[in-house]
Amino acid sequence: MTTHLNADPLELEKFSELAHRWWDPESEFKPLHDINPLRLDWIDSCVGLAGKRVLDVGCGGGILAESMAVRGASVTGIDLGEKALSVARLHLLESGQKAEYLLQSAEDHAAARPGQYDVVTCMEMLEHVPDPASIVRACATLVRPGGTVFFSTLNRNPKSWLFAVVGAEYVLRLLPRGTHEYEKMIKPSELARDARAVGLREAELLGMSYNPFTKVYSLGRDTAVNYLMRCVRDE
Ligand SMILES: C[S@@+](CC[C@H](N)C(=O)[O-])C[C@H]1O[C@@H](n2cnc3c(N)ncnc32)[C@H](O)[C@@H]1O
Repeated sequence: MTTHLNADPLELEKFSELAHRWWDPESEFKPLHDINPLRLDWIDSCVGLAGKRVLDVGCGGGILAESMAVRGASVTGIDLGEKALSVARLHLLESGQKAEYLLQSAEDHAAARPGQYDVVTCMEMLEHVPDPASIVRACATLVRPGGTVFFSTLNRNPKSWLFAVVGAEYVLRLLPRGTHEYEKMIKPSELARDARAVGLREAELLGMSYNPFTKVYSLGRDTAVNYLMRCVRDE
């Protein structure tokens, strides 16, 4: 067990309070529902999910985890939010899908199951933890040599603050106020550096943009606000 838990209780509380609405596509989790098909198709096209052992770190209510199970992956999801995990487990009853959901930190899971996954996903989570580099290290430990780790998070610059905080939380009200804090946002160069330090090579960097007029998300080259990074673990 880790002696010092790499988690911010206030961050966990934010998601816990809303957990019962996790699967409501019109709730505070609408952005996660809207982006899920995009990230799922991208991940699937990169690794071919069917038959893969996949870990979703910070899985919350299981939107991505369950969708990867639908694609034929054998999925484990971990999170430190008990309520979100209960919601994720309940949703399996409704959908008839199979996934394993555990209340465990990434660091403890890495000690328990090193190298046991073909694919690790860690989406929209690093910007909510005190020590993201420690999560990146745990992901590197959990994936097998040659396996793939996917991260997504929020860039840190004036544009991302304007779009992700002012725009999304105050103007468009896509997210509750206080969802994101500027200091916790992570530049792609910082994530790539943390990844390299633990044997993960950056293989692809993609941007994700939201068009407020069409209300449509798309993947592309603009990494200024939201971005996704694919990393491959050294053999
Ligand atoms: C924005 S949600 C993203 C959920 C999911 N990854 C997705 O993209 O659909 C952030 C999640 O990170 C979890 N989280 C925050 N801090 C964490 C920590 N230190 N360890 C594990 N999970 C954490 C929260 O409980 C919440 O479920």
